[in-house]
Formats: sequence, C-alpha cells, structure tokens
Amino acid sequence: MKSINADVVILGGGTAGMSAFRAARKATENVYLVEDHMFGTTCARVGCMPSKLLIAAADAAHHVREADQFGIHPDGALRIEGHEVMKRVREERDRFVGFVLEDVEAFPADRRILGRARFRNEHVIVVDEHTEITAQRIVIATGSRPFVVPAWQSLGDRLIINDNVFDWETLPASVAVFGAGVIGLEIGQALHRLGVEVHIFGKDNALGGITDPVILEKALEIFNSEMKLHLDADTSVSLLESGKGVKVDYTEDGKSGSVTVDYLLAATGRKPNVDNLGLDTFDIELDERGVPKADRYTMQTSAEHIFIAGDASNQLPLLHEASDQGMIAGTNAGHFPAISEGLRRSQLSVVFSDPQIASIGMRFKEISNTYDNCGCYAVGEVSFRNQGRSRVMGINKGHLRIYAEHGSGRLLGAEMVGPAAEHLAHLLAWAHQQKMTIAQMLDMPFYHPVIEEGVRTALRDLSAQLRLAEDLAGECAECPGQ
Ligand SMILES: Cc1cc2nc3c(=O)[nH]c(=O)nc-3n(C[C@H](O)[C@H](O)[C@H](O)COP(=O)(O)OP(=O)(O)OC[C@H]3O[C@@H](n4cnc5c(N)ncnc54)[C@H](O)[C@@H]3O)c2cc1C
Ligand SMILES: NC(=O)c1ccc[n+]([C@@H]2O[C@H](COP(=O)([O-])OP(=O)(O)OC[C@H]3O[C@@H](n4cnc5c(N)ncnc54)[C@H](O)[C@@H]3O)[C@@H](O)[C@H]2O)c1
Repeated sequence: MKSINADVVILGGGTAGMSAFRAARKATENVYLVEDHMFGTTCARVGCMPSKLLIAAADAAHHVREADQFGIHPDGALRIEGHEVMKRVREERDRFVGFVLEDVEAFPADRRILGRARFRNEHVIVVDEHTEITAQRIVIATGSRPFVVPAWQSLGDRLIINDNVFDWETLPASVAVFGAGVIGLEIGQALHRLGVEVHIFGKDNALGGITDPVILEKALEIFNSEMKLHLDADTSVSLLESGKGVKVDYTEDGKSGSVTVDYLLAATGRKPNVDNLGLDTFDIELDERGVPKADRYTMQTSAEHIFIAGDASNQLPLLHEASDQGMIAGTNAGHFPAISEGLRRSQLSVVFSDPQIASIGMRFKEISNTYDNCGCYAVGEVSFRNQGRSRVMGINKGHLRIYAEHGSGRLLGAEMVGPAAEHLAHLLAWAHQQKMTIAQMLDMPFYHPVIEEGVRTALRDLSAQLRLAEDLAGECAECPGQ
C-alpha cells in the first residue's frame, strides 16, 4: 500500500470537492483530491445539466402544442422522435462533462487519486486498498445519492433513478415517478410533455418543496390540470411476470386504481454519502441523519480539523451551495488553525417545472415557525392570472407571496409558482441579501410591460399592510428577526 503524508485531503471530486481543492491549494501545495469512481460531477453528469436539457426538449414540444392560442397552427401531428431527443441530451451532457474534466485534468496528476476513501481514524484515510493518506486536515465532500425504498429493489432493472434516465437511447412509453419533489416534478413533467405516459405518486400532498399553503394550493391546481398526480395515495408495486414492466396498485380518496408502466423512477429524496465513511472510528458529533454537524459559516465539524461541504453536509443540496461550501471548507482546511467565516448567500432555489417554482430567503414554513407567536410579519401577494405581460404571452398561471417584517419593513422571503420564477427569484434574492426594505424595493425601477411588474403589485400589497416602527409603539420591538 502506498503511503502519503498530506496537509489536506479532500474526499470527493464533485463540485464541492473541486472547489475545496482549489481553495486549499492557495494555502499549501500538499493537497490531495480523492474521487471514488468518476470525475465529472453529479451536476454535469446526472443532475442539473442533463435534466435541463430534457426540460428544454419538453418546452419545445409544449410551445408547439400551445401555439394554437395565438392563431398559429403547426400542420400535422406533433412528432417526437425519442432517440433524437435523447441523443441531444446525451451529446450536450457529454460536452458539459468534458469541460469539467478539462478542469480536473488541469489539477496536478499526482494529487488526484481514484478510489473509495474511508477513515481508518480521524487522521488516516484509506483509499480502496491501494493508498493510505495521513492528513493534517480533511474535507468531506462526498455528495449524496438517491434514497430508494428497499422493497423496490425487487423490481430489478425496471427500477431506475435519475442517473439512468440520461443514458436512455430513446424515450420509454410509460413511467411511474415516485416522489413529487424537485426531481420528480422536473423529470416527470418533462417526460409527460415528450409524450411519455407519466403517473406521479407523492406523499402527504407535498409538491416541489413548496411550504406556503396558498402557493401549494395554486400549484396543485395547475399541475393537476396537466398530469396524473397521486399525491397522497397508498401504493404497492410489483414486477410484471414478464419482467418487462411494473404494476402500481394504489388507493386514493377511498378509490382503488392500478397502472402498468415500463419503469418506476425513484425520486424520493437524496441521502448524504457519509454512512460508509468510517465516521464511527472516532468522535464526531452527528445530526439526526448521521451527518457531521458543521458551522454553516466555517463548515468546521466538531472534530476541528475536519470540514464538510456540498450535499454531504445536509445543508442546502444545491449546486451554488456546494461550490460556496467547498470554497469555505477548502480555505479553512488550507489555513487551519486560522479559521474564518465565509460568505453564505441568501437562500435561493428554483424548480424548473412549468410554471417554475421558486423560493428566496426564509420559506413560509420557517417564517411561521419563527414569527407566528408574535405575528410580526405581513404577506403581500399577486396572482399572475391578470398580470399584463404574462397574459400577453399566454403564461398567466401562478401566484407569488412575499413576506416582510413589521417594524423594520425588511424583506424576509418569498415563495412562488409562476412565469419567469427563475428571474423573479433572483431579483428578490438580491434584494434579500442587500437587506432591503419593501419601501426601498418599491423605489427601484420597473419597466413596462414586464413580468416583474407582478412583483411590484405584490410589494405594493405588502407595503399597504406593513406597520413600520413609528406605528408600532414598542410592539414587535422583540421581533426574532433573522
Ligand atoms: C437530477 C438532479 C437535478 C439537479 N438539478 C439541480 C439544479 O438545477 N440546480 C441546482 O442548484 N442543483 C441541482 N441539483 C443538485 C446538485 O446537482 C447538487 O447539489 C450538487 O451536484 C452537489 O455537489 P457535491 O459536490 O456535493 O456532490 P457530487 O458532485 O455528487 O460530488 C461528490 C463526489 O464524491 C464522490 N464520492 C462519494 N463517496 C466517496 C468516497 N467514499 N470516496 C471518494 N469519493 C467519493 C462521488 O463519486 C462524487 O463524484 C440536481 C441534482 C439532481 C440529482
Ligand atoms: N432545480 C433544482 O435546483 C434541483 C433539481 C433537482 C434536484 N435538486 C436537489 O436535489 C434534492 C433532492 O431532490 P428530490 O426530488 O429527490 O428530493 P425532494 O426532497 O425534493 O423530494 C422528495 C419527495 O419524495 C416524496 N416521497 C418520499 N418518500 C416517498 C414515497 N415512498 N413515495 C412517494 N413519495 C415519496 C417526499 O414527500 C418529497 O416530496 C432537492 O432537495 C434539491 O436540493 C435541485
């Protein structure tokens, strides 16, 4: 077995690991990056990019179908060639992966190690059975993997996860998507729009990570009118005798039903890859999911020379977060024992369904947990039904709710389902990070006619309800704030 002494070793060569590697190398050259099987990142290979490529194809089909409303009638039946759709998805995906691999190739070859890393103790990492690294500091950046209900393993190759979808040569005839979260909704709706028969099975009426009940109700109405959603069904699944498909039996609202599909896509959440790392070989404080607890500003765990970043950290499993957390963890591992707080940006998340779903700052659930006792917040809202530009474009479906604090008048957060949510959410997240008040946001320019005018309507509604410090006479002085 080869022995190495390192200042820093990074476990996992995805987005967070690459970011940590670059950051740590600014402090010391003696840094190693260990990747289990394949560089290229989850985002580029099987996550953000291929899913958005599939969605882009679905959007193209949708726009053709929707053209009628403008008096445009594409002649003949819409023909979707599954193998052409998937060829573009795979080719463009490979192009994105290629760029990541070029970045990896630029890292010194002797500092990249392929193999599965595991702690032997708090300072020693064993990679497969070929290398032992004694490291002064360690960054865990091992990402996450889909959580799959154990009983579904009996479905054999008819059970698929997101990774499998993007390797398809062509589109299947039918899929049952389990999980109506972010992945289930994005991939499920895209497949549906590409002509695949899709049945989405969820749990507890949850949809796309929405926490605001008003937004959830609107979203359920919109998505239910397009697809077969079973969001609170009892289900049992079995492999067809032929082995070539899956039967889903379900009961919902007292009624029973059954569907037969080619595949069951498990999109029931993801699990941080920390369970097989050997964390039980030393003392480190874990959360309820078995993930090392870490300070969100330094990414330092209770074992002070060990840092964690990206999906592995069980904080916000998003690409930009993985990159930021990797940078913070790598910088601190590099400069240890000098630790500094890194930049954590305002929360921003977007689901690329149509209409899109987005949230910024505090979600409604957090707001109600924090403020419900004192009632020191107000909500402003707008429906996109009669919003000028959205109606012009025939995309006038959705609702936006913005939350602000009485007293300070500051923007707290927002949730929405609706047109251009990816852009509106950026606008709102930037204002949130700048700690703007609703009055300051209303002082900003708004062009006409644009979808952003919908944000202004919601801000005006909010402004009319907000009670500012001078009106409160001491009330809300003890507001929990953020
Ligand atoms: C279908 C899908 C769509 C998504 N879309 C979006 C999106 O649109 N926008 C967005 O912001 N986020 C999106 N995400 C989430 C985003 O992809 C992740 O948050 C991000 O990729 C996490 O990066 P990471 O570095 O933590 O993990 P990864 O990129 O997964 O890197 C972890 C690496 O660690 C390696 N590893 C694991 N165990 C070990 C070990 N023991 N030893 C050595 N190496 C190990 C793995 O092989 C892997 O390469 C999506 C995810 C999925 C699945
Ligand atoms: N656009 C994006 O930014 C994007 C896209 C995809 C993924 N992601 C990231 O990946 C993470 C994981 O995505 P995900 O969709 O797997 O998880 P998720 O947590 O968003 O959704 C999982 C859903 O599965 C449901 N569920 C759980 N067990 C079930 C069961 N047995 N049957 C039916 N439904 C069940 C849950 O109620 C939940 O709604 C997301 O939280 C997100 O951070 C982001």
